[in-house]
Amino acid sequence: MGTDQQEAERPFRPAHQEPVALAEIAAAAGMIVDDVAGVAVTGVCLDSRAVLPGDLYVALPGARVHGARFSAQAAANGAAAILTDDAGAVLAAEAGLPVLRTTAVRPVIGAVAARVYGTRAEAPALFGVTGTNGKTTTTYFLRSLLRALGHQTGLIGTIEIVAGTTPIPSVLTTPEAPQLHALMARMRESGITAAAMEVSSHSLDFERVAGLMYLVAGFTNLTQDHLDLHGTMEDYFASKAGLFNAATSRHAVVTVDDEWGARLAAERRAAGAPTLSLATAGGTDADWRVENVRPDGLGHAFDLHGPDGATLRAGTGLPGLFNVSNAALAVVMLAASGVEIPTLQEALEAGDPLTVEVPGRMQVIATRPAAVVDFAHNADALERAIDAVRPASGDGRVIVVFGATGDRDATKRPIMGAVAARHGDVVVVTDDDPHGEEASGIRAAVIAGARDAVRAEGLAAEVVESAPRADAIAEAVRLARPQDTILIAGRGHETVQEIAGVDHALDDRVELRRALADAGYDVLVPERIESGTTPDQFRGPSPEGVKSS
Ligand SMILES: CC(=O)N[C@H]1[C@@H](OP(=O)(O)OP(=O)(O)OC[C@H]2O[C@@H](n3ccc(=O)[nH]c3=O)[C@H](O)[C@@H]2O)O[C@H](CO)[C@@H](O)[C@@H]1O[C@H](C)C(=O)N[C@@H](C)C(=O)N[C@H](CCC(=O)O)C(=O)O
Ligand SMILES: Nc1ncnc2c1ncn2[C@@H]1O[C@H](COP(=O)(O)OP(=O)(O)OP(=O)(O)O)[C@@H](O)[C@H]1O
Repeated sequence: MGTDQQEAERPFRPAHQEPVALAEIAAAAGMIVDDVAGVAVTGVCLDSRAVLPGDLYVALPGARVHGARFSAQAAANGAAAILTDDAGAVLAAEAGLPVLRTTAVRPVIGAVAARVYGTRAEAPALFGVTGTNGKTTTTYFLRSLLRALGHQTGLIGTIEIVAGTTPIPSVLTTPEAPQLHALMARMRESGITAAAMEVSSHSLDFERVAGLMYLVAGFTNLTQDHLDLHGTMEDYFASKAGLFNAATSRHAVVTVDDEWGARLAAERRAAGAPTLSLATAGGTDADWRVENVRPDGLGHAFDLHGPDGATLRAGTGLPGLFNVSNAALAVVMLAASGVEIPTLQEALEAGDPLTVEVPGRMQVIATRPAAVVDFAHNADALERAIDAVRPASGDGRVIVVFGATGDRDATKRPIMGAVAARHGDVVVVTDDDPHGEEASGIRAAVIAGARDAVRAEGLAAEVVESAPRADAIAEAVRLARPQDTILIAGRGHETVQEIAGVDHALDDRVELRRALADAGYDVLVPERIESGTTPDQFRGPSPEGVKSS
């Protein structure tokens, strides 16, 4: 019987794996080793707790601790050998396993994992999406389009990983290199021919995607986020640009609605790499342009005009003009991969592939009052999300509930407060994931930004503080009139809230449904089961007041 971490690691692994000689691995990653004759490995793992028998345990010098300190545990779990740096080799000695040594561990993990899992063959075809906002949504659009084109598909991202029949819940947006390469092997084994994948800036900085080759890389946009890790927008841009090296992606589609996209497209072109630019917000100087955007149901229909007179008609039922941008990016990425335009048009017309449920992204919970859960958790996304749900006519107000994350980029807190006050009518400031920080201090910074904007700009928004989050959601429902819209922003699909190191069950969709039902409003019953509950449980304590639709 393995440990919980070992059980969690299994879904990432291929079912069949030939042993690979340690000497070959060392050669593939340019490492010199003394005596590893006869030693072979069948997997790669960088968490001692998740090591499976036969693995190469990669002992990384971490931000908190050197992984080599856990060598004995890796050995106890059946590791066949250890890969580490000079400092790690000293610590690993007590485990009595063969050691591969290198000066810097992260840069070689991709090549090592690719060698072990045999993932150089570029199967499945990989579509990688990066940018501040829109990665998850664009990958769901891509997956749906790929299916419409007849592919068996895989998915890797913030919400879930699908590499076979059973989805694996995600821990990271982009897993570490050993898991990524194991997933590629597993996908290949399962007959998956194409996969859509989110590529976070963290993963590019930490070289998690090393050793993969993307058929097409896509860029959504770049706005302020994650400056706690990247320091400046310039550094943040440099991280994202890592996906667009000729050595990482064969083709690229770059949305050039912001200055960063325009710069990225120009730099990639200057390097001589195949690049298509995409303008989705009125720009005319791009290879592909979105034109004639028109409301269609909750979403929009639009046309795409490309090189040599190519034209495509498309549409998405997801609210928000930003979803037109995401949908257009997915379509043009398929065109860049070599799909013929008539074939693409046929797929776009078969079963509305760009109208897919993306958990926690513009997810409609009720219609009167309109109630929407969205993942917007930075200023740009929050502004767009509020505007996307604002009723086109009438006196309906937007009541927005959100907070800011603790232990992360603190500079965005007042900015998010100001944006909410500018675009919303009632701003309910609450908690997101406070992590290790005092929650009231985070709320105070958001509220200060909102109130400063109200004062300085003469705004009419009402700013309210309410915590914990479930109470804030109930407060928004209490304040809402039937013609209003409630937007619960920031946590989307998430089902736990971390406060001072303790995870508390919390799902905005469940809380919102419950509060609406308690107030006697109708709610929509989800297609997907959230938080391990059943549709009946979603109806909250007053099921008689609820009807499904
Ligand atoms: C900031 C960051 O990315 N940190 C990553 C880093 O952690 P670290 O350097 O602190 O690791 P550490 O705790 O010092 O441990 C050192 C090593 O010992 C190992 N270890 C540790 C304990 C033990 O018992 N056994 C063991 O083997 C660890 O696996 C690690 O390899 O190395 C770890 C494993 O290699 C990663 O899991 C960890 O990601 C953490 C979990 C994380 O939260 N990362 C986030 C910030 C992230 O990557 N997010 C992006 C998306 C961001 C977004 O767009 O919103 C993502 O792609 O998910
Ligand atoms: N193209 C876009 N431009 C701006 N905002 C967007 C765009 N697409 C989605 N959003 C907003 O950003 C939120 C997150 O969307 P999504 O999950 O698709 O992006 P993401 O890049 O995967 O985000 P994260 O990396 O934070 O998980 C959505 O809930 C929506 O509010």
